Amino acid sequence: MTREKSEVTVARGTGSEESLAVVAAAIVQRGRLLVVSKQAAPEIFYLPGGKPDAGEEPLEALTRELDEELGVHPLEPRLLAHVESVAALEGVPMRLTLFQARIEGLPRPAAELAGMKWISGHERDVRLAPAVTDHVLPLLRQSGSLAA
Ligand SMILES: Nc1nc2c([nH]c(=O)n2[C@H]2C[C@H](O)[C@@H](COP(=O)(O)OP(=O)(O)OP(=O)(O)O)O2)c(=O)[nH]1
Repeated sequence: MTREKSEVTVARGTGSEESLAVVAAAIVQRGRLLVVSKQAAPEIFYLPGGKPDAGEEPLEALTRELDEELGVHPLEPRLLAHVESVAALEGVPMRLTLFQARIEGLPRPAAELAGMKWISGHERDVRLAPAVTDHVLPLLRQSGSLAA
């Protein structure tokens, strides 16, 4: 969404470094994880979500982003992890608040999205954000959520 840079929420990491706050949802159906790419970088796929607006709670931000990007509503969202990684687009340190959720409705990509895929994580031709490869997929595999 469009907003001034100054409104983007910046979280304090464990060190002195500031990191970009991002909230996202791991949505798994039939062993496959939903990933999207933005028009800004159509070849990089990651979880639906985004940066909270100023004063927005993580779950509030997630609900707004899922509606804006896919026209869906999260059901029974639960906090899965806080992940420290590098933001795929900005290339700066990022703190990802990761929820797992089911969704109500069929996801329909909005104009800001370039692509949407359901992946097992084994695809060789899909470029994923580092946070997804290094943290999200291992967490989901550990819990047996993804297809082998
Ligand atoms: N939503 C999301 N963003 C991620 C993930 N992994 C990852 O590196 N990022 C990065 C990509 C971007 O650098 C940043 C989030 O940007 P975004 O473009 O999704 O956020 P937004 O919808 O609020 O975008 P905007 O207002 O800046 O247009 O975090 C992920 O799994 N989900």
